[in-house]
Amino acid sequence: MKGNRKNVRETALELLDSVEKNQAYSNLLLNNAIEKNKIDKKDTGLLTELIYGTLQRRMTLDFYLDPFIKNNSKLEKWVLQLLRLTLYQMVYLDRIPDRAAIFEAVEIAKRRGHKGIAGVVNGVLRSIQRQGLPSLGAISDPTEKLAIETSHPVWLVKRWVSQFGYEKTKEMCEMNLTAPLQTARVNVTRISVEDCLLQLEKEGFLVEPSPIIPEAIKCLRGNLAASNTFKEGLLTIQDESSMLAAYALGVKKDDRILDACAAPGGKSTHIAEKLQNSGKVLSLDLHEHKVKLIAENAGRLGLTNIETKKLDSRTIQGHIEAETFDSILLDAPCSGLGVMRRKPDMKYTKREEDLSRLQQIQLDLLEAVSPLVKKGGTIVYSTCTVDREENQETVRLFLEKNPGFEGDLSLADRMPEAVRPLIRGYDIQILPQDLGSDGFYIACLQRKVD
Ligand SMILES: C[S@@+](CC[C@H](N)C(=O)[O-])C[C@H]1O[C@@H](n2cnc3c(N)ncnc32)[C@H](O)[C@@H]1O
Repeated sequence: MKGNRKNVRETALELLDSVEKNQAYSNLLLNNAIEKNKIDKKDTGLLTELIYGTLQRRMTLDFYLDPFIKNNSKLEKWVLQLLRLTLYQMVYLDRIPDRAAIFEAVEIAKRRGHKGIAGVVNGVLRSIQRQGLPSLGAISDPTEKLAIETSHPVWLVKRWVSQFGYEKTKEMCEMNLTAPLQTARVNVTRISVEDCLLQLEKEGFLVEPSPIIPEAIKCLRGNLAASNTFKEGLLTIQDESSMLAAYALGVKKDDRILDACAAPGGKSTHIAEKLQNSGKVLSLDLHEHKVKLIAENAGRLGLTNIETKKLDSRTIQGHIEAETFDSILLDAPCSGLGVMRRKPDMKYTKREEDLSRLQQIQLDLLEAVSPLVKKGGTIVYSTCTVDREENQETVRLFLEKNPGFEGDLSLADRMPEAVRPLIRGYDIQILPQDLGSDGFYIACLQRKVD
Protein backbone atom coordinates (compact mmCIF):
# COMPACT_ATOMS: atom_id res chain seq x y z
CA MET A 1 0.00 0.00 0.00
CA LYS A 2 2.72 2.43 1.03
CA GLY A 3 4.84 1.54 -2.00
CA ASN A 4 1.89 2.15 -4.26
CA ARG A 5 1.11 5.48 -2.67
CA LYS A 6 4.63 6.71 -3.28
CA ASN A 7 4.18 5.70 -6.81
CA VAL A 8 0.95 7.71 -6.98
CA ARG A 9 2.67 10.83 -5.67
CA GLU A 10 5.66 10.46 -7.95
CA THR A 11 3.32 10.05 -10.87
CA ALA A 12 1.37 13.12 -9.76
CA LEU A 13 4.63 15.06 -9.60
CA GLU A 14 5.60 13.91 -13.09
CA LEU A 15 2.23 15.02 -14.47
CA LEU A 16 2.35 18.39 -12.74
CA ASP A 17 5.78 18.86 -14.31
CA SER A 18 4.41 18.08 -17.78
CA VAL A 19 1.54 20.52 -17.33
CA GLU A 20 4.02 23.20 -16.25
CA LYS A 21 6.02 22.55 -19.42
CA ASN A 22 2.99 23.68 -21.40
CA GLN A 23 1.39 20.36 -22.09
CA ALA A 24 -2.20 21.16 -21.22
CA TYR A 25 -3.64 18.93 -18.53
CA SER A 26 -5.92 16.35 -20.06
CA ASN A 27 -7.43 12.97 -19.36
CA LEU A 28 -5.18 11.56 -22.05
CA LEU A 29 -2.09 12.70 -20.18
CA LEU A 30 -3.53 11.19 -17.00
CA ASN A 31 -4.44 7.88 -18.65
CA ASN A 32 -0.99 7.54 -20.21
CA ALA A 33 0.64 8.13 -16.84
CA ILE A 34 -1.64 5.56 -15.18
CA GLU A 35 -0.65 2.99 -17.77
CA LYS A 36 3.06 3.83 -17.86
CA ASN A 37 3.48 3.76 -14.09
CA LYS A 38 1.13 0.80 -13.62
CA ILE A 39 -1.01 2.67 -11.12
CA ASP A 40 -3.39 0.41 -9.24
CA LYS A 41 -7.05 0.96 -10.21
CA LYS A 42 -7.98 1.78 -6.61
CA ASP A 43 -5.37 4.57 -6.56
CA THR A 44 -6.52 6.38 -9.70
CA GLY A 45 -9.06 8.41 -7.71
CA LEU A 46 -6.32 9.70 -5.39
CA LEU A 47 -4.04 10.45 -8.35
CA THR A 48 -6.76 12.46 -10.09
CA GLU A 49 -7.56 14.34 -6.90
CA LEU A 50 -3.89 15.17 -6.25
CA ILE A 51 -3.34 16.58 -9.72
CA TYR A 52 -6.64 18.42 -10.07
CA GLY A 53 -6.46 19.73 -6.53
CA THR A 54 -2.86 20.94 -6.73
CA LEU A 55 -3.56 22.65 -10.06
CA GLN A 56 -6.87 24.11 -8.88
CA ARG A 57 -5.33 25.60 -5.72
CA ARG A 58 -1.95 26.60 -7.12
CA MET A 59 -2.08 30.32 -6.34
CA THR A 60 -3.36 29.72 -2.80
CA LEU A 61 -0.64 27.13 -2.21
CA ASP A 62 2.02 29.52 -3.51
CA PHE A 63 0.72 32.23 -1.18
CA TYR A 64 1.09 29.82 1.75
CA LEU A 65 4.54 28.63 0.63
CA ASP A 66 5.98 32.03 -0.23
CA PRO A 67 7.23 33.17 3.22
CA PHE A 68 8.82 29.77 3.81
CA ILE A 69 10.77 29.54 0.55
CA LYS A 70 11.83 33.18 0.24
CA ASN A 71 15.43 32.26 0.92
CA ASN A 72 15.34 29.43 -1.60
CA SER A 73 14.90 31.48 -4.76
CA LYS A 74 16.93 28.99 -6.79
CA LEU A 75 14.51 26.19 -6.02
CA GLU A 76 14.16 23.86 -9.00
CA LYS A 77 10.70 23.72 -10.63
CA TRP A 78 10.05 20.10 -9.65
CA VAL A 79 10.89 20.83 -6.02
CA LEU A 80 8.32 23.64 -5.99
CA GLN A 81 5.78 21.24 -7.53
CA LEU A 82 6.57 18.68 -4.83
CA LEU A 83 6.04 21.30 -2.12
CA ARG A 84 2.71 22.35 -3.68
CA LEU A 85 1.60 18.73 -4.01
CA THR A 86 2.45 17.96 -0.40
CA LEU A 87 0.98 21.14 1.03
CA TYR A 88 -2.22 20.42 -0.91
CA GLN A 89 -2.51 17.13 0.97
CA MET A 90 -1.74 18.77 4.31
CA VAL A 91 -4.30 21.56 3.87
CA TYR A 92 -7.11 19.99 1.88
CA LEU A 93 -7.04 16.21 2.39
CA ASP A 94 -8.05 15.32 5.93
CA ARG A 95 -7.60 11.61 5.44
CA ILE A 96 -3.83 11.90 4.89
CA PRO A 97 -1.87 12.65 8.09
CA ASP A 98 0.64 15.52 7.67
CA ARG A 99 3.58 13.40 8.86
CA ALA A 100 2.84 10.74 6.19
CA ALA A 101 2.62 13.37 3.44
CA ILE A 102 5.88 15.01 4.59
CA PHE A 103 7.68 11.66 4.95
CA GLU A 104 6.81 10.67 1.40
CA ALA A 105 7.77 14.08 -0.01
CA VAL A 106 11.19 13.77 1.62
CA GLU A 107 11.64 10.26 0.20
CA ILE A 108 10.75 11.48 -3.31
CA ALA A 109 13.16 14.42 -2.93
CA LYS A 110 15.97 11.99 -1.97
CA ARG A 111 15.26 9.72 -4.93
CA ARG A 112 14.77 12.44 -7.53
CA GLY A 113 17.35 14.87 -6.20
CA HIS A 114 19.76 14.38 -3.34
CA LYS A 115 20.00 14.64 0.44
CA GLY A 116 20.36 18.45 0.31
CA ILE A 117 17.07 18.90 -1.55
CA ALA A 118 15.38 16.44 0.81
CA GLY A 119 16.58 18.63 3.68
CA VAL A 120 15.07 21.77 2.12
CA VAL A 121 11.75 20.02 1.48
CA ASN A 122 11.67 18.70 5.02
CA GLY A 123 12.62 22.11 6.44
CA VAL A 124 9.94 24.05 4.54
CA LEU A 125 7.15 21.59 5.33
CA ARG A 126 8.06 21.17 9.00
CA SER A 127 8.22 24.98 9.42
CA ILE A 128 4.73 25.30 7.97
CA GLN A 129 3.55 22.54 10.29
CA ARG A 130 5.09 24.35 13.28
CA GLN A 131 4.22 27.96 12.45
CA GLY A 132 0.88 27.45 10.69
CA LEU A 133 -0.31 28.90 7.39
CA PRO A 134 0.01 32.62 6.63
CA SER A 135 -3.36 34.37 6.96
CA LEU A 136 -5.24 35.42 3.82
CA GLY A 137 -6.72 38.16 6.00
CA ALA A 138 -3.47 40.08 5.50
CA ILE A 139 -4.50 40.85 1.88
CA SER A 140 -6.34 44.15 2.13
CA ASP A 141 -7.76 44.47 -1.39
CA PRO A 142 -10.96 42.33 -1.56
CA THR A 143 -10.53 41.48 -5.27
CA GLU A 144 -6.94 40.40 -4.80
CA LYS A 145 -7.91 38.42 -1.72
CA LEU A 146 -10.66 36.61 -3.66
CA ALA A 147 -8.16 35.88 -6.46
CA ILE A 148 -5.64 34.28 -4.09
CA GLU A 149 -8.28 32.55 -1.97
CA THR A 150 -9.89 30.86 -4.98
CA SER A 151 -6.74 30.70 -7.13
CA HIS A 152 -7.87 32.74 -10.13
CA PRO A 153 -5.66 35.33 -11.89
CA VAL A 154 -6.17 38.82 -10.48
CA TRP A 155 -6.89 40.33 -13.95
CA LEU A 156 -9.73 37.85 -14.44
CA VAL A 157 -11.31 38.42 -11.04
CA LYS A 158 -11.13 42.19 -11.64
CA ARG A 159 -12.71 41.74 -15.05
CA TRP A 160 -15.50 39.54 -13.68
CA VAL A 161 -16.18 41.89 -10.74
CA SER A 162 -16.63 44.77 -13.22
CA GLN A 163 -18.92 42.63 -15.42
CA PHE A 164 -20.94 40.65 -12.87
CA GLY A 165 -20.35 42.31 -9.48
CA TYR A 166 -18.40 40.99 -6.49
CA GLU A 167 -20.95 38.47 -5.14
CA LYS A 168 -21.54 36.65 -8.44
CA THR A 169 -17.80 36.59 -9.11
CA LYS A 170 -17.14 35.08 -5.69
CA GLU A 171 -19.78 32.38 -6.26
CA MET A 172 -18.32 31.65 -9.70
CA CYS A 173 -14.73 31.40 -8.45
CA GLU A 174 -15.80 29.10 -5.60
CA MET A 175 -17.84 26.94 -7.97
CA ASN A 176 -14.81 26.61 -10.25
CA LEU A 177 -12.99 24.82 -7.43
CA THR A 178 -15.54 22.00 -7.25
CA ALA A 179 -15.44 18.80 -9.29
CA PRO A 180 -18.20 18.65 -11.92
CA LEU A 181 -20.50 15.65 -12.25
CA GLN A 182 -20.39 13.84 -15.55
CA THR A 183 -23.52 14.35 -17.64
CA ALA A 184 -24.59 12.69 -20.87
CA ARG A 185 -27.26 12.95 -23.54
CA VAL A 186 -29.40 9.95 -24.33
CA ASN A 187 -29.73 9.17 -28.03
CA VAL A 188 -33.52 9.24 -27.96
CA THR A 189 -33.71 8.15 -31.60
CA ARG A 190 -32.70 4.71 -30.29
CA ILE A 191 -33.65 4.39 -26.60
CA SER A 192 -35.86 6.17 -24.07
CA VAL A 193 -34.25 7.98 -21.13
CA GLU A 194 -35.94 5.56 -18.68
CA ASP A 195 -34.64 2.47 -20.47
CA CYS A 196 -31.19 3.98 -20.78
CA LEU A 197 -31.07 4.68 -17.03
CA LEU A 198 -32.11 1.06 -16.32
CA GLN A 199 -29.49 -0.29 -18.71
CA LEU A 200 -26.75 1.80 -17.08
CA GLU A 201 -27.84 0.73 -13.59
CA LYS A 202 -27.53 -2.89 -14.73
CA GLU A 203 -23.98 -2.06 -15.85
CA GLY A 204 -23.25 -0.84 -12.31
CA PHE A 205 -23.46 2.95 -12.80
CA LEU A 206 -25.20 5.29 -10.39
CA VAL A 207 -27.23 7.57 -12.65
CA GLU A 208 -30.23 9.88 -12.44
CA PRO A 209 -32.26 12.07 -14.81
CA SER A 210 -31.12 15.67 -15.30
CA PRO A 211 -33.40 18.26 -13.70
CA ILE A 212 -32.62 20.64 -16.59
CA ILE A 213 -32.71 18.79 -19.92
CA PRO A 214 -35.31 16.10 -20.64
CA GLU A 215 -32.91 13.86 -22.62
CA ALA A 216 -29.94 14.27 -20.26
CA ILE A 217 -28.70 12.14 -17.38
CA LYS A 218 -26.25 12.71 -14.56
CA CYS A 219 -23.67 10.16 -13.48
CA LEU A 220 -22.89 10.02 -9.75
CA ARG A 221 -20.53 7.04 -9.92
CA GLY A 222 -18.43 5.66 -12.76
CA ASN A 223 -17.20 6.93 -16.12
CA LEU A 224 -19.94 6.66 -18.73
CA ALA A 225 -17.43 6.77 -21.59
CA ALA A 226 -16.36 3.26 -20.52
CA SER A 227 -19.92 1.86 -20.56
CA ASN A 228 -21.32 -0.56 -23.14
CA THR A 229 -24.31 1.76 -23.43
CA PHE A 230 -21.93 4.47 -24.71
CA LYS A 231 -20.12 2.07 -27.07
CA GLU A 232 -23.49 0.92 -28.48
CA GLY A 233 -24.19 4.53 -29.51
CA LEU A 234 -26.95 5.25 -27.02
CA LEU A 235 -25.13 8.09 -25.24
CA THR A 236 -23.02 11.21 -25.84
CA ILE A 237 -20.97 12.70 -23.02
CA GLN A 238 -21.96 16.36 -22.97
CA ASP A 239 -22.56 19.11 -20.45
CA GLU A 240 -26.15 20.22 -19.94
CA SER A 241 -25.37 23.83 -20.92
CA SER A 242 -24.04 22.69 -24.30
CA MET A 243 -27.28 20.81 -24.91
CA LEU A 244 -29.18 24.10 -24.84
CA ALA A 245 -27.71 25.19 -28.19
CA ALA A 246 -29.80 22.64 -30.12
CA TYR A 247 -32.90 23.79 -28.19
CA ALA A 248 -32.21 27.42 -29.14
CA LEU A 249 -32.19 26.45 -32.82
CA GLY A 250 -35.79 25.25 -32.63
CA VAL A 251 -35.03 22.30 -34.93
CA LYS A 252 -37.95 21.24 -37.17
CA LYS A 253 -38.30 18.02 -39.18
CA ASP A 254 -36.56 18.21 -42.58
CA ASP A 255 -34.59 21.39 -41.72
CA ARG A 256 -31.22 21.98 -43.37
CA ILE A 257 -28.89 23.22 -40.66
CA LEU A 258 -25.31 24.47 -40.77
CA ASP A 259 -23.00 23.82 -37.82
CA ALA A 260 -20.10 26.10 -38.73
CA CYS A 261 -17.64 25.14 -35.96
CA ALA A 262 -18.68 21.59 -35.32
CA ALA A 263 -15.89 19.31 -34.06
CA PRO A 264 -16.01 16.94 -32.26
CA GLY A 265 -19.70 16.99 -33.07
CA GLY A 266 -21.41 17.17 -29.67
CA LYS A 267 -23.96 19.68 -30.92
CA SER A 268 -24.17 18.44 -34.53
CA THR A 269 -25.19 14.99 -33.30
CA HIS A 270 -27.72 16.51 -30.91
CA ILE A 271 -29.24 18.50 -33.78
CA ALA A 272 -29.26 15.37 -35.96
CA GLU A 273 -31.03 13.44 -33.19
CA LYS A 274 -33.61 16.22 -32.90
CA LEU A 275 -34.16 15.96 -36.67
CA GLN A 276 -34.84 12.24 -36.09
CA ASN A 277 -32.64 11.39 -39.03
CA SER A 278 -34.64 13.67 -41.38
CA GLY A 279 -33.21 16.84 -43.01
CA LYS A 280 -29.47 17.50 -43.07
CA VAL A 281 -26.76 18.90 -40.83
CA LEU A 282 -23.67 20.24 -42.58
CA SER A 283 -20.84 20.11 -40.04
CA LEU A 284 -17.70 22.11 -40.76
CA ASP A 285 -14.43 22.45 -38.94
CA LEU A 286 -11.04 23.91 -39.62
CA HIS A 287 -9.00 20.76 -38.99
CA GLU A 288 -9.15 17.46 -40.88
CA HIS A 289 -8.42 15.31 -37.79
CA LYS A 290 -11.24 17.04 -35.93
CA VAL A 291 -13.69 16.62 -38.82
CA LYS A 292 -13.02 12.87 -38.61
CA LEU A 293 -14.19 12.91 -34.98
CA ILE A 294 -17.57 14.31 -36.05
CA ALA A 295 -18.02 11.49 -38.58
CA GLU A 296 -16.91 8.90 -36.01
CA ASN A 297 -19.42 10.15 -33.44
CA ALA A 298 -22.23 10.26 -36.00
CA GLY A 299 -21.36 6.67 -37.01
CA ARG A 300 -21.30 5.43 -33.41
CA LEU A 301 -24.72 7.02 -32.79
CA GLY A 302 -26.19 5.60 -36.03
CA LEU A 303 -26.99 9.05 -37.44
CA THR A 304 -27.12 9.28 -41.23
CA ASN A 305 -28.13 12.92 -41.69
CA ILE A 306 -24.76 14.57 -40.97
CA GLU A 307 -22.41 15.61 -43.75
CA THR A 308 -18.92 16.67 -42.70
CA LYS A 309 -16.42 18.90 -44.47
CA LYS A 310 -13.08 20.46 -43.62
CA LEU A 311 -13.47 24.18 -44.21
CA ASP A 312 -12.52 27.52 -42.74
CA SER A 313 -16.03 28.85 -42.19
CA ARG A 314 -14.76 32.40 -42.75
CA THR A 315 -14.45 31.43 -46.44
CA ILE A 316 -17.80 29.66 -46.71
CA GLN A 317 -19.30 32.19 -49.12
CA GLY A 318 -17.06 30.92 -51.93
CA HIS A 319 -18.39 27.39 -51.36
CA ILE A 320 -22.08 27.51 -50.53
CA GLU A 321 -24.90 29.64 -51.89
CA ALA A 322 -26.62 32.36 -49.86
CA GLU A 323 -29.89 31.56 -48.08
CA THR A 324 -29.29 27.80 -48.09
CA PHE A 325 -30.00 26.95 -44.45
CA ASP A 326 -33.10 27.06 -42.26
CA SER A 327 -30.86 27.80 -39.29
CA ILE A 328 -27.18 28.06 -38.42
CA LEU A 329 -25.26 27.23 -35.28
CA LEU A 330 -22.05 29.15 -34.71
CA ASP A 331 -20.50 27.55 -31.64
CA ALA A 332 -17.52 29.83 -31.87
CA PRO A 333 -13.92 29.35 -30.76
CA CYS A 334 -13.68 31.18 -27.42
CA SER A 335 -11.59 31.62 -24.29
CA GLY A 336 -13.44 28.76 -22.54
CA LEU A 337 -13.69 30.62 -19.23
CA GLY A 338 -16.93 28.75 -18.49
CA VAL A 339 -15.21 25.36 -18.24
CA MET A 340 -12.40 26.15 -15.82
CA ARG A 341 -13.66 23.51 -13.41
CA ARG A 342 -12.71 20.89 -15.98
CA LYS A 343 -9.44 22.46 -17.12
CA PRO A 344 -7.78 24.00 -14.07
CA ASP A 345 -4.43 24.70 -15.77
CA MET A 346 -6.26 27.15 -18.04
CA LYS A 347 -6.41 29.64 -15.17
CA TYR A 348 -2.67 30.20 -15.36
CA THR A 349 -2.19 30.25 -19.12
CA LYS A 350 -4.96 32.57 -20.34
CA ARG A 351 -4.03 36.18 -21.03
CA GLU A 352 -6.43 39.10 -21.10
CA GLU A 353 -5.29 40.13 -24.59
CA ASP A 354 -6.42 36.70 -25.96
CA LEU A 355 -10.02 37.73 -25.38
CA SER A 356 -10.06 40.71 -27.79
CA ARG A 357 -8.26 38.67 -30.47
CA LEU A 358 -11.00 36.06 -30.15
CA GLN A 359 -13.74 38.65 -30.53
CA GLN A 360 -12.42 39.55 -33.98
CA ILE A 361 -12.48 35.88 -35.09
CA GLN A 362 -16.01 35.50 -33.69
CA LEU A 363 -17.18 38.58 -35.60
CA ASP A 364 -15.50 37.41 -38.81
CA LEU A 365 -17.24 34.05 -38.49
CA LEU A 366 -20.63 35.63 -37.82
CA GLU A 367 -20.23 37.97 -40.81
CA ALA A 368 -19.20 35.10 -43.06
CA VAL A 369 -21.97 32.62 -42.22
CA SER A 370 -24.86 35.06 -41.79
CA PRO A 371 -25.80 35.45 -45.51
CA LEU A 372 -26.29 31.68 -45.70
CA VAL A 373 -29.37 31.58 -43.48
CA LYS A 374 -32.77 31.90 -45.16
CA LYS A 375 -34.90 34.98 -44.54
CA GLY A 376 -36.83 34.44 -41.31
CA GLY A 377 -34.23 31.85 -40.26
CA THR A 378 -32.20 31.84 -37.05
CA ILE A 379 -28.51 32.04 -36.23
CA VAL A 380 -27.58 30.70 -32.82
CA TYR A 381 -24.30 32.15 -31.58
CA SER A 382 -22.84 30.26 -28.63
CA THR A 383 -19.65 30.07 -26.59
CA CYS A 384 -18.51 28.18 -23.49
CA THR A 385 -17.20 31.38 -21.96
CA VAL A 386 -18.23 33.87 -19.32
CA ASP A 387 -17.15 37.22 -20.72
CA ARG A 388 -19.14 40.17 -22.02
CA GLU A 389 -16.59 41.07 -24.71
CA GLU A 390 -16.79 37.66 -26.42
CA ASN A 391 -20.51 37.26 -25.79
CA GLN A 392 -22.93 40.21 -25.54
CA GLU A 393 -20.41 42.64 -27.12
CA THR A 394 -19.68 40.40 -30.11
CA VAL A 395 -23.42 40.06 -30.73
CA ARG A 396 -24.06 43.78 -30.23
CA LEU A 397 -21.35 44.69 -32.75
CA PHE A 398 -22.75 42.19 -35.26
CA LEU A 399 -26.30 43.52 -34.93
CA GLU A 400 -25.06 47.10 -35.19
CA LYS A 401 -23.38 46.35 -38.52
CA ASN A 402 -26.13 44.08 -39.86
CA PRO A 403 -29.55 45.76 -39.76
CA GLY A 404 -30.97 42.76 -41.66
CA PHE A 405 -30.80 40.82 -38.38
CA GLU A 406 -32.51 41.29 -35.02
CA GLY A 407 -32.47 39.59 -31.64
CA ASP A 408 -34.97 36.70 -31.65
CA LEU A 409 -37.23 37.23 -28.65
CA SER A 410 -38.96 33.88 -29.07
CA LEU A 411 -35.87 32.13 -27.63
CA ALA A 412 -37.58 31.49 -24.28
CA ASP A 413 -40.42 29.55 -25.97
CA ARG A 414 -37.96 26.96 -27.23
CA MET A 415 -35.87 26.52 -24.08
CA PRO A 416 -36.44 24.03 -21.25
CA GLU A 417 -38.42 25.42 -18.30
CA ALA A 418 -35.49 25.33 -15.85
CA VAL A 419 -33.38 27.86 -17.77
CA ARG A 420 -36.13 30.35 -18.68
CA PRO A 421 -35.57 32.62 -15.66
CA LEU A 422 -31.99 33.19 -16.91
CA ILE A 423 -33.01 34.37 -20.39
CA ARG A 424 -32.72 38.11 -21.08
CA GLY A 425 -34.69 38.73 -24.27
CA TYR A 426 -32.74 37.08 -27.05
CA ASP A 427 -29.77 35.78 -25.07
CA ILE A 428 -28.78 33.83 -22.01
CA GLN A 429 -25.53 33.85 -20.01
CA ILE A 430 -25.28 30.82 -17.77
CA LEU A 431 -22.79 31.11 -14.92
CA PRO A 432 -21.43 27.83 -13.47
CA GLN A 433 -23.23 28.41 -10.16
CA ASP A 434 -26.63 29.02 -11.80
CA LEU A 435 -27.47 25.39 -12.55
CA GLY A 436 -24.28 23.52 -11.65
CA SER A 437 -23.52 23.16 -15.37
CA ASP A 438 -20.73 24.81 -17.40
CA GLY A 439 -20.61 28.55 -17.93
CA PHE A 440 -22.15 29.09 -21.37
CA TYR A 441 -23.62 31.81 -23.59
CA ILE A 442 -26.31 31.62 -26.26
CA ALA A 443 -27.74 34.41 -28.42
CA CYS A 444 -30.49 33.92 -30.96
CA LEU A 445 -30.45 36.18 -34.02
CA GLN A 446 -33.19 36.19 -36.63
CA ARG A 447 -32.82 37.25 -40.24
CA LYS A 448 -35.57 39.71 -41.02
CA VAL A 449 -37.99 38.67 -43.73
CA ASP A 450 -37.67 42.04 -45.50
C1 LIG B 1 -16.19 25.36 -29.31
S1 LIG B 1 -15.44 24.26 -30.41
C2 LIG B 1 -16.83 23.45 -31.13
C3 LIG B 1 -17.46 22.37 -30.29
C4 LIG B 1 -18.56 21.66 -31.06
N1 LIG B 1 -19.58 22.58 -31.53
C5 LIG B 1 -19.22 20.59 -30.22
O1 LIG B 1 -20.28 20.83 -29.65
O2 LIG B 1 -18.68 19.48 -30.16
C6 LIG B 1 -14.94 25.32 -31.68
C7 LIG B 1 -14.46 24.61 -32.93
O3 LIG B 1 -14.28 25.60 -33.93
C8 LIG B 1 -13.27 25.18 -34.79
N2 LIG B 1 -12.87 26.38 -35.57
C9 LIG B 1 -12.12 27.42 -35.16
N3 LIG B 1 -12.02 28.33 -36.15
C10 LIG B 1 -12.73 27.86 -37.19
C11 LIG B 1 -12.99 28.33 -38.51
N4 LIG B 1 -12.48 29.50 -38.93
N5 LIG B 1 -13.75 27.57 -39.33
C12 LIG B 1 -14.26 26.41 -38.91
N6 LIG B 1 -14.03 25.90 -37.69
C13 LIG B 1 -13.27 26.61 -36.84
C14 LIG B 1 -12.24 24.59 -33.87
O4 LIG B 1 -11.40 23.69 -34.57
C15 LIG B 1 -13.12 23.90 -32.81
O5 LIG B 1 -13.28 22.54 -33.12
